[in-house]
Amino acid sequence: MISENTHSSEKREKVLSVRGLTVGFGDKVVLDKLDLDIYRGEILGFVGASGAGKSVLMRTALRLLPRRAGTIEILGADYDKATDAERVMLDTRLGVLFQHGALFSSLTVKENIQLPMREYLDLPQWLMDELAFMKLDLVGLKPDAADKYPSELSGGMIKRAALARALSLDPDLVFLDEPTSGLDPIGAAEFDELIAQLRDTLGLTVYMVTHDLDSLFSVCDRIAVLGQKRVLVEGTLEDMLVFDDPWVQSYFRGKRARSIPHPAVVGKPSVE
Ligand SMILES: Nc1ncnc2c1ncn2[C@@H]1O[C@H](COP(=O)(O)OP(=O)(O)OP(=O)(O)O)[C@@H](O)[C@H]1O
Repeated sequence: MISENTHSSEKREKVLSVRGLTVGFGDKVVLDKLDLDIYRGEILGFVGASGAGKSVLMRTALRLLPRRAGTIEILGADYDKATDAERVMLDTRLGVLFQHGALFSSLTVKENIQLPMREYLDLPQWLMDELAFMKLDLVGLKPDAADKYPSELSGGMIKRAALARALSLDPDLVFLDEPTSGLDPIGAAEFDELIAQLRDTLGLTVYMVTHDLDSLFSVCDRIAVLGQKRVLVEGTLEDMLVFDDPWVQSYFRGKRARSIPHPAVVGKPSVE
């Protein structure tokens, strides 16, 4: 649901703030002086044409890709000015669910969830076990999933296990890269519901790259569109519907969008 307080976002705490971000590979510039803010407790849906650079932005924010210019602030702290110890702390504030789950196939679900704990914390095994079971419960998996290997899980269970791993260190912000891709419509709707529940109960902030209009319409508080190497437009679904750009218009007012009974879209003239 588009939240009512979206327009008062200026007063809210920025969990992630990106300014003037430029990223490229060889001669190709993928992102050019991009600005983006994500506010505490919101679910931001990030869309854009295939190859526009949505994953590149996510990976750069996670420091998995180098940038040519620009600043990235996590919880008000600039990565470039942080000490090594502060950077480690900032890294623990971010969780990520990669597109296909990216669980380690040779590790059980429990071991996958405990990986970040082993890397960043110094906890006894019994406590890591308790925490892993708590995370499983949080994402709606039964305790018996703990000792299963990824190959023994359904697609929906893999997404949930990967989400449990993303939540391993109780992050402030989770990046979800196309979390509902490959799920059937019921599984996708249940996953969306889970994300909204986690936002409500944990106060989680979510950056969700998605092509799934159902997700955008049902759980995202705000939408940002990546185009022309920057954030072309951001705001509510209503803002998207009136934004004068052919890609944005055909995406949000095309046939597929109109098949979803959202009050903002129903009754709008088609662009086709
Ligand atoms: N490591 C890399 N080396 C070279 N080029 C890359 C690298 N990663 C991404 N690119 C290029 O950057 C561009 C943006 O890719 P990205 O994966 O971010 O697109 P996307 O918007 O996430 O697309 P999709 O919706 O299809 O997943 C593409 O042209 C891609 O080929």
